[in-house]
Amino acid sequence: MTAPVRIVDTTLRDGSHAMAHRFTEQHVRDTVRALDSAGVSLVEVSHGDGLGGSTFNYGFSLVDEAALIAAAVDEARQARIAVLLLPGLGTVTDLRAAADLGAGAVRIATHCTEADVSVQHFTAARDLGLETVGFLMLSHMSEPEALAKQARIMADAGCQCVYVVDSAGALILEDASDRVAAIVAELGDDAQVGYHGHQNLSFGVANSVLAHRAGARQIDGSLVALGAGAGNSPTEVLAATFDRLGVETGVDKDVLMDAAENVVKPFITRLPVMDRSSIVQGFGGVYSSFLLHAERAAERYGVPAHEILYRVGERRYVGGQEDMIIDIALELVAARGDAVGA
Ligand SMILES: C[C@H](O)CC(=O)C(=O)O
Ligand SMILES: [Mn+2]
Repeated sequence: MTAPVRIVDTTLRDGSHAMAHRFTEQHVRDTVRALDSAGVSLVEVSHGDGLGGSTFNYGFSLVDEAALIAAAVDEARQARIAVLLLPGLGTVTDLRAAADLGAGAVRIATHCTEADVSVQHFTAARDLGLETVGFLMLSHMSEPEALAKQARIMADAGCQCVYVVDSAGALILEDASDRVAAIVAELGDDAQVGYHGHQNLSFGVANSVLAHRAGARQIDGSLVALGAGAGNSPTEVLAATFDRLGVETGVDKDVLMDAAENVVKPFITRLPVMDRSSIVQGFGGVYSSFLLHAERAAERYGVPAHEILYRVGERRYVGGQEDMIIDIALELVAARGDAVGA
């Protein structure tokens, strides 16, 4: 018998990047109500960069995330509300505050080679009685065996499900499933494995199916793909695809399609799209949430966003290096000036 899969929705967290962190309480209430009635059991709500993410470097939120988390908890009948935390940006104090608001799960995200910075946060999360998930971001930057060793650090710290996170939408087919398989082999029954895809090269859903076949039991999606870069694997498409494959999800695909069409699409300010910049991100392995930062720098300094992103990929920048995007834009301006002056 085919193993079931849990579809986890991150519209209200990864989608925050695409919305320039401008979610309102009404967006959150309407979306959580719809996801909850569709049977989605875990719904993530936070600034795109997690608790404490509302800063100059990452972008300020329109509404304090505490108000958004409280609204989500208030609307959810069966769904558990998850928050994201990047150690160093979010703190254990932030985590306690989120738990006090009623969050029932935390997803702790580190760069794929830095799982050790999450240990203290997993310990605190377990002490608070939270469901725990680990995110190994920019997973394409590590080979499967190295990634599995990082997953082991998270699992030993109390993480119940370690995710292969394709932050750049760079993984293609076996790139994704080999990473999942390596972690499944490493963790055995100690923790589950999850998969979080981005659509920059259009592989979000296909990779998710292969990830499930390789043993992943939790798969992320966003309604209308609302997420960083070209967006995430659309939740409604994941539900329909797994249904067609005969894989039990416990969610109602028709309610999700309705939610995508009638709840989320009307408030989206910028539909996720596989345009030149986001394809460059997938091709070059660039963190998806850099897209809006690059577009802003492009506008401000009059240089193409895709050229900025090409250089970000060459330099292998990781999350937290958003400010370096400005440096690249300035270099491009200078190079253009040199060419004009030559
Ligand atoms: C903080 C990032 O947006 C987490 C994530 O969704 C990813 O790396 O992808
Ligand atoms: Mn993401």
